Amino acid sequence: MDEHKKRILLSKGGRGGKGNRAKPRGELAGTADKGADGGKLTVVLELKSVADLGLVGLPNAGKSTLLRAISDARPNVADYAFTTMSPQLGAVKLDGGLSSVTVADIPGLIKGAHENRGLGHNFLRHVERCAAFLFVVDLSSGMGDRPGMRPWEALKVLRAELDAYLPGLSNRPAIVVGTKTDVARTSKAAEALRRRTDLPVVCVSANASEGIDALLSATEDLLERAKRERDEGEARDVVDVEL
Ligand SMILES: Nc1nc2c(ncn2[C@@H]2O[C@H](COP(=O)(O)OP(=O)(O)OP(=O)(O)O)[C@@H](O)[C@H]2O)c(=O)[nH]1
Ligand SMILES: [Mg+2]
Repeated sequence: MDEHKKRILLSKGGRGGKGNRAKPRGELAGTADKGADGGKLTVVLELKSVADLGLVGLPNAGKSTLLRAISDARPNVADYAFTTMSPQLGAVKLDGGLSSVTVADIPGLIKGAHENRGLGHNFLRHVERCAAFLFVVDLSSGMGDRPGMRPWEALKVLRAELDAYLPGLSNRPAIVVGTKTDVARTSKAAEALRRRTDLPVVCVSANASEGIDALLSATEDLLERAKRERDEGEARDVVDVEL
């Protein structure tokens, strides 16, 4: 069900019975035919949020803080993994306020999420519905003697998990957002990250409000690219059908 007010028949009712009025004259009243039983079915409906953009990152990468900085949404932020337990949606204004897109803050993913580790499938099924991604990586993680995975290693894990869940999923239009540029020595990490990926990289500090405008403008380009790719895909489908 992907449209408002869409109706789908899941189980058919049984053939209707015949009442007195359908009986030939002379037959006794009260001998109505019973109808047939209707179909029986147990259905589990699962809601997948639909967003233009998904924030995909390891726990603690700064996704919720970023969503707070770019939208009116107020997801919780805390210094521990899995603060966000269910997807949060925010409306982000683009084009100087002329258009608005929906961004989903998705629970942090860890290695093995496709096998349902961490919050696993719980979050991956929401990712599936996003037209484009912001891969959110913590620039302060794993650098020098800091604990955690380095940003480009995190990016690799994120992409691998998406593809293990649904092959090709990580090839959707995306940009990488390096977070926490206010932390000391993150510019080195940003440089190294840029060298190690072909995706566009934008570095921000949600806390210090740095790089947010550049991120919004890169996001506009990203969504345009996603739309173009989708239109081209649809045009290709039509050609395939005509052939
Ligand atoms: N210094 C600094 N810290 C930040 C920044 N953005 C986020 N943080 C901190 O990083 C921690 C995690 O932030 P969250 O926004 O909750 O991270 P998340 O990716 O949503 O985490 P999960 O919901 O657990 O997946 C919090 O302690 C934030 O205050 C930033 O720009 N600069
Ligand atoms: Mg969060």
